[in-house]
Amino acid sequence: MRFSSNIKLYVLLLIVGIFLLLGYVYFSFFTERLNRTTQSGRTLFCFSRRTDVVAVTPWLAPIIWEGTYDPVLVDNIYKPMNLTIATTVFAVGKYVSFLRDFLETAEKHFMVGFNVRYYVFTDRPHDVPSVNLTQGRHISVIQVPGSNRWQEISARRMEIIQTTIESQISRVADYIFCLDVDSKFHARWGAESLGRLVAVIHPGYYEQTRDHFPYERHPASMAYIPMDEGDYYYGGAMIGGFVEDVYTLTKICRNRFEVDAENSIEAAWQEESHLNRYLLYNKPSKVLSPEYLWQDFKAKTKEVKVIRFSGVIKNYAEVRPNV
Ligand SMILES: CC(=O)N[C@H]1[C@@H](OP(=O)(O)OP(=O)(O)OC[C@H]2O[C@@H](n3ccc(=O)[nH]c3=O)[C@H](O)[C@@H]2O)O[C@H](CO)[C@H](O)[C@@H]1O
Ligand SMILES: [Mn+2]
Repeated sequence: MRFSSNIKLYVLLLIVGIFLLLGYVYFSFFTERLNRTTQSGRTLFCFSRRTDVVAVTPWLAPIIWEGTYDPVLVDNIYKPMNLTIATTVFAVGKYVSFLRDFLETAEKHFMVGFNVRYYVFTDRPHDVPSVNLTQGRHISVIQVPGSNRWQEISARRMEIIQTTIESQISRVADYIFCLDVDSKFHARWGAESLGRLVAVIHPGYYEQTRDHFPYERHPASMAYIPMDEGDYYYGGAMIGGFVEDVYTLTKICRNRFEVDAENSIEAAWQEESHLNRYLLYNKPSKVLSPEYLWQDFKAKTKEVKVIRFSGVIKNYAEVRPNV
């Protein structure tokens, strides 16, 4: 009797031991995998692997530079969400000729693996090239009026984006990016760029102090920024974020632009000036480094390890309706 109850006890202990061992093996395997996917080899004392650039704004929004994020981890977070990204691009007048390169390079590098809906606004719908799109990506061509002033074409983008968000984009997309067409993608532009309100630092001014920024300096303009204010000079060639937040931005910038126009004022850099004024008082939640908006005529600097999106060199007199 006593002998067999001892055996039972040993067997029980053995079983418990085996379970503990299996549990230990499983747990260490699992944490090992977790470590690999998060690369949590980083310590709390080294947030960014870059020490040559500032990777956070004074209001604690990340500034996205190569080497400050893990693209695999970012994709693992955002890809399962099945997001749709609206992308607006204007190709009015001769700018239609930039569309093919823009779209073909976007297919290679821009939000690859996500649902992307391009909205092409043009006065020449028949000249929109047919480009092979990968699965989950669509183009809508929307006709807009032409103009004989490039300033008006560029500035009216705010109004047209606002009304198109209202009429269609808000129903289908989670995020939106509004981009200049005279540009090409050269490297990954992925989910690291997603955020509530996203702006890009203009490549011409990221090394300058605020007194050199070409903000609108006339107090009479609705885009006015005093000399002692301003965080960064943001490029007008990219606005992004949640559809709702970009909607508010375009609505307010459009209204302010129209108030200026009624007073016969055109801000120094049209809608870019109004954008900068808006972002001064409505801080972006994420800021993209000039990797996300370069210019082909500009030599690469040592901080810029990867050029992701860059404006092509263009003959202004050739492509614009006025000079
Ligand atoms: C790098 C950057 O930040 N670029 C900005 C800059 O100059 P850019 O010299 O880059 O301006 P731009 O000539 O590319 O015009 C802006 C955009 O408007 C559209 N477009 C313009 C003219 C035309 O005849 N047809 C047409 O479709 C097109 O999508 C173009 O990409 O200053 C502009 C000020 O107004 C805008 O803020 C641009 O975004
Ligand atoms: Mn441009």
